[in-house]
This record gives sequence, structure tokens and C-alpha cells, in this order.
Amino acid sequence: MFTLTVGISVAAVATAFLSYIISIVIYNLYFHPLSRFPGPPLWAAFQFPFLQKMLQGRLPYRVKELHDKYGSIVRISPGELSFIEPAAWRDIYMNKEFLRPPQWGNRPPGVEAYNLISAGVADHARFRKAIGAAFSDKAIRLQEPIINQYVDLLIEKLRQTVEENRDERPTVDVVRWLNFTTFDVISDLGWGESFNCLEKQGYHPWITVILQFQALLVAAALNYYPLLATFVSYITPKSALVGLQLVLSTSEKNVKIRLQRKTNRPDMMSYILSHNKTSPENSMSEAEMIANSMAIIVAGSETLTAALAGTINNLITHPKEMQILVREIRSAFESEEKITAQSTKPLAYLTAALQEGMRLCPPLPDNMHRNVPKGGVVIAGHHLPEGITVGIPCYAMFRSEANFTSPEEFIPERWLPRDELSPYLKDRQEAYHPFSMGPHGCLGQQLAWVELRVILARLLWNFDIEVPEGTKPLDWTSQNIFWAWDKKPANVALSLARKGE
Ligand code: HEM
Repeated sequence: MFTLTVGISVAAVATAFLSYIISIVIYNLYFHPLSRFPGPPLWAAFQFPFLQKMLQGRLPYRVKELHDKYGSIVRISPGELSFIEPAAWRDIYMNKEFLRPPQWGNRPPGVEAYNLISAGVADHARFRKAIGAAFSDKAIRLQEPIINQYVDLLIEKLRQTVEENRDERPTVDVVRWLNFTTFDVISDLGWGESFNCLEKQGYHPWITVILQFQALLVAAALNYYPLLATFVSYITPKSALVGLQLVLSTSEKNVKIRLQRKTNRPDMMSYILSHNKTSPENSMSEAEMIANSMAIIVAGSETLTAALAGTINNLITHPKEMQILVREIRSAFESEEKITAQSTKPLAYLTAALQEGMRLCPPLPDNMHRNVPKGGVVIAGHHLPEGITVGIPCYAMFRSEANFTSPEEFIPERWLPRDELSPYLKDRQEAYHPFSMGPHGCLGQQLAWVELRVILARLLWNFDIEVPEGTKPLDWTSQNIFWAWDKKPANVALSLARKGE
């Protein structure tokens, strides 16, 4: 009798659960406000196919395939649309009311203060005001000697490596060397305290932890199931958070040391402190400085490494384009000292090669998720209700045949001035915003361009860079994407630049 009652109860619970799932599926497929948009039915019915691809590091690739199949607007989960229609850039990212969905704007455990990424509208505007001056043209001019100090060191160390191995052309992993450089620059500009990776030729533990973007995605995936997220946070042992603790304590220590130091160095802290003095009503607290400096150091390092490594990886497999670029750089200057932020700006092919590198290897390739604000909006001509998630995936947007001619090929020429005979006249350049735009657009864009141009120009001034003999270059798209590229080593053969080229 008892067994029968238990059996009936289990069957009743199972039936209720099944009916609940079926009703959700029917709602999502036929009655949801997004049901009129195309996309794979399984993705429209459930969240898990999206999360599964995301956790496998293959989401941006799959989203591109879905755009190829379904068109410029695709429903990639029950509540989310992905756009590769250029008009969507302005409609989504120029509106300050569009915030990141809560799943993506979370603060790590133990962090109370918000940063630029997680803040609401008012705090975000306050942070941009407090930090903005540190990224102005004037500030960047003052910061150039600090940047140069690390580019000098990069070149010196690479020269040493080449000279010590004169007989066999040494192979170096450019990802590693570029990471050393970009992290050294931004830690010095951010905290006044460099990680000294170039000097030590190794990563600081802070970097090793922070580059584990896969963990960030696991946290975001859990956030789609709040009950599960609470359960996991409850059972997570303290030992699993040791790395995070190290990151937080190092960041706190560095900010505190910098705050005690009396200096006029044009680093970011100087600008924030001067803002705090002149606008005490909008000032930034110490906890906010720590949270924001961490965000800036991550945002301003591995993005640059991706852009530079992606461009170099394409150049070594395109000897003609490499030769044009090398000629442009080596004929433009009398000496290496003349290679500066200002003097590299007019080098059209240098800028074009970097743009094309970032088109094929956008440093942030994934969907940049935003929630539609109160009252709903029109995006690319479609009226959408509040609360749904929308976003543009740079990887799919920049490699779409609808937006670019021969989208899978590396063609810097498409970014040079075009006449009416240009085969790239039909490129929709308005589709291309690797730094995004609007209130949450990249704060470090000017600084990024200085580092991109100066580092690439000085590398090619000093070295011939080629595919190592008997090896295949890195297949860039074999890499997983966990929000950013999960970069594999990108090995190149280095030799001192041959004169006359
Ligand atoms: C090639 C290099 C870079 C690329 C392609 C890039 C791209 C981007 C993109 C696409 C966003 C918007 C992300 C989103 O909305 O989810 C962003 C935001 C941001 N970037 Fe960059 N970035 C680069 C370098 C830098 C550098 C050098 C810095 C600073 C030193 C920096 C600081 C930031 C910050 C602070 C944000 C957040 C802005 C906000 O939410 O208000 N980035 N970047």
C-alpha cells in the first residue's frame, strides 16, 4: 500500500514536471514575443544549447553558422536575439539604458564595489567621468614614454634571443611576448606598479589567474539557473577560491601602495585622484578604484595581444602583404627612435593591416549582450519588448558575406581609399566596430591604437618574422573562445631585419 502511494506520488510529480516543461516549450516556440524570429527550434525552446556551446568555447563559431543559415537576425536562446545587421550597432550600443544582463554583470564573490562593466547607469557615468581624463589625447601623449620603456625592453629581449641563437633562427611564441608587454604597460599605467613580465620572462601569478576566462563563463552559465548558482556557491570549498583571493589581495595592495606614493606620474591613479579633488561629490572610493583598475588591466592587455598576434599570424601566411607593410615601415623612418605614436599614424598600410587583423580576429569575438530597457525599442527596424536580450557578435558580423567581400580572406587593401573600381566597394564598413561604440564603448581605444601601431611597427623595423621552417602556422580558428580567445602559442621564426627592405 505504502509502495503504491509513493509510486503514485512520484508519477504525479514527474507528470507535473513534464507538463511544466512542455508548456514552457510550447510558450517559447509559439507564444513568446521572439517566436516570430528565425533560429534553430531547440535553441528557441531551451537555454541549454546556447550554454553548452558557450562552455565548449565554440559559441561564436556556432552563432556565425546560424547567421549564415538563418540571416541577419537569429534567435540564439529563448530570450535572446543576435544581430549582424550594421544598423543594430547604433540602435543597441548608443543607448545608455541598455545594460548588460544580470548574468553577465556580476561581481566576483567578496567584491562589494561595482566597476565599469557591472555598474548601473548612474555609477557607470560617474566612473567614466572619473577615469575618462586618463584616456584623453593629452594623457596618452604624457604616457607615451612609459609605453616606450616596455616596447624598448621587448625589442631588447627579442634581439638578445636572436643574437644568442645566430646559427638557427629562433622560434618565439608571439602570444607570450605580447602578453608580457601589454600586461607590463597597463599594470604600470594602471597602478604605477609593473608586473615586470618582460624582465622576468614569465607571467605574474595575477595574470595566470585572471586569464582563466573559462571560469568566468561557468559563473555566467550558472547565473541562468539562480537556484543552482546558490547551491554551487554554498558547496564551493574555500580552497577553490584561492586564485581569486590572490587576485583581489594583489590588486588591493597595489592600489594602496600607489595611493600612499606622492608622485606626478601621468598614470591612471593620478587622474582619478585629481578628479576626486576637483569633484568630491562625484568621487570614486578606494574600493571602486580597486575594482575598476582590475577591469582596466584585463580589458587593456589581452585584447591588444589578440589584435597583434592575430594580425601577425595573418601576415606571416601572406608574404605579399607582409612585404608591402615591411617596406612601408622601413622606408618611412630614418631611425627607430623616430617611430612614435604620432609618426606611425599616417602609415596607411599599417593601420589597414591592423584593421584587417582585428576583422578576422576580433579581440572580443563573442556576443556583447544587452537587455532591452523599459518601454521596448526598435532595433534594425524591429520593435522589441523590454527585458529580452540582444547583442552583436563581432566574429559573425565581421566574417559575414552580407557585410564583406571575400570575408574569410586577409585583405588589408579593403581598408585603403576605394575608387569605384575597387573590388571592396560593396564592403559595409559600417558593420565594423571592434571597439564597440557609445557609453559602454571601449574606453581605451586611443591608447590601444598607440600600442598597436608602435609595437607592430617596431617589431617589423627590427625583425623579419616568418613561419618557422617545417611547421604550420597557428590555425587561429582552431582556438576556443571563452568570451576572449583562449590563445594557443603562435610560434614565429625571428631574424634581424635584412637591410634594404
Ligand atoms: C585592440 C584592443 C582593444 C579592443 C578591440 C577593445 C574592445 C572593446 C570592446 C568591444 C568593448 C565593449 C565590450 C562590451 O560592451 O561588452 C570594450 C570595453 C572596454 N575597454 Fe576595450 N578594447 C581594446 C583595448 C583596450 C585598452 C587598451 C583599454 C584600457 C587600457 C580598454 C579598456 C576598456 C574598458 C575600461 C571597457 C569598458 C567600458 C565601459 O563599459 O564603459 N580596452 N573594449
